[in-house]
Amino acid sequence: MQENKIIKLTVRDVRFPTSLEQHGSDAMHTDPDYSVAYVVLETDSDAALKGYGLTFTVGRGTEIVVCAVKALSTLVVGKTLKEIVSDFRGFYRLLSSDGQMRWVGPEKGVIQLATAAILNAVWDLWARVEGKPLWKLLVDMDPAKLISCIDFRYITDALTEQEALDILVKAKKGQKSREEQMLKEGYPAYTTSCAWLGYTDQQLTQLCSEALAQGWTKFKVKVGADLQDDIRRCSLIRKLIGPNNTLMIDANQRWDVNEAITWVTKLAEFHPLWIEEPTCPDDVLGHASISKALAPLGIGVATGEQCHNRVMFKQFLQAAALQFVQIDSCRVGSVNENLAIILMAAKFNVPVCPHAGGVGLCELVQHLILFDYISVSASLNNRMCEYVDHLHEHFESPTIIRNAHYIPPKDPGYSCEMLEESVQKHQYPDGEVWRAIEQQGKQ
Ligand SMILES: C[C@H](O)[C@@H](O)[C@@H](O)[C@H](O)C(=O)O
Ligand SMILES: [Mg+2]
Repeated sequence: MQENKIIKLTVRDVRFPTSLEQHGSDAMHTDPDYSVAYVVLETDSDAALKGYGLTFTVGRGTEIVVCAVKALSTLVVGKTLKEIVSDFRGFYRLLSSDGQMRWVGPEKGVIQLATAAILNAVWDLWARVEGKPLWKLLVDMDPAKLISCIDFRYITDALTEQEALDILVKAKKGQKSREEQMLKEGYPAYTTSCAWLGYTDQQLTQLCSEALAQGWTKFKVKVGADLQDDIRRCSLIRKLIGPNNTLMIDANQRWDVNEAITWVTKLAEFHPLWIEEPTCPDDVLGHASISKALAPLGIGVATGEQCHNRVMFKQFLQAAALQFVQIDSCRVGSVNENLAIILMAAKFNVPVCPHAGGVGLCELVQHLILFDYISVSASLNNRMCEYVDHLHEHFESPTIIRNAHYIPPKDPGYSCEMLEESVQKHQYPDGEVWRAIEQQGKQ
């Protein structure tokens, strides 16, 4: 491998005014403007190779993530890709455990989002150098090498390196045929695009009917602000999709623990498969109580989009506090930490159903769930990946959905390179889209 020295890191604040039409709205995030801190790593390679990475935010505050990326950039610029990937665990630690910067974390909040953006760009660069889409780089990688990318600190009481290795080695059986199956059929997806909280019943009906016609069979509805509204909306969507299609509900952390149990019990007649983020994302024992109370109703608990590191996931799994693990490609420490979470989920036999949507999350996480199926879980039982139909047109290699399945990406990299024109137009606050919005506000 060429050395590929990283000689420059740039990071930009890119925002899309999705709140104008209530796309992405939920019981806690009523006006999200889907945004990213967008990182580009430049190298000294002959081919002028670059690595692209991002982390997702919902508008205000993205400038803080940009600042954190700049603070971490000193740890990356000057390193070669070769030295990073020859000791990826060490590099992960360098970033996540810097003796001074860890004080503003550790491994949580803004600094963790910034870590994700940078490491996503490093993984993108690595996959490009190897000429493979990221999922294929992972699937083809020797299990021992994969394990060497993971920081096992704080999780060995739940999963040892040896156990992780055993899981990967065992799943080698049948890998080839699962890869072929994915290339042919794709990975099953569900849609959240029909029922954002701010959408009217009329919009919900129209979007849901269109989705059914396109072959979607699994639907997620936002709940949690008003019980009567939730009953009306869930009843409407259940009627539209019929008894055999799958319904999930998502409260985005709106309730206290007992309130969650009472509220969801009142929605049980609509047979949701799961309630997502019923309460505070840090409340492991609260989620365990909710899981226990709802189990007799056949409703599981799903969480993860704001679960900030592997240690949180470890506790959720140990406490049987979740029945669906929602990994997120931009919340935790990139592929390195998601590998740890995927392997812990396999050990505890809990299905991984990734969180996606936003801007870029579908593009990224599809790689991880393909790896999970082909190289770890070997199962599609109770598993599906979220899909949201917004903003894909801003990417060089947008997701491909066929018959409600993610079709494996073929382009080398991690699919997060954005169109330069889109980045420039949406850069905050100076891009033309934001200047026009500011002008309208002044009129
Ligand atoms: C603010 C965002 O759109 C969230 O509502 C979204 O990530 C959501 O929780 C989801 O599960 O897709
Ligand atoms: Mg959610």
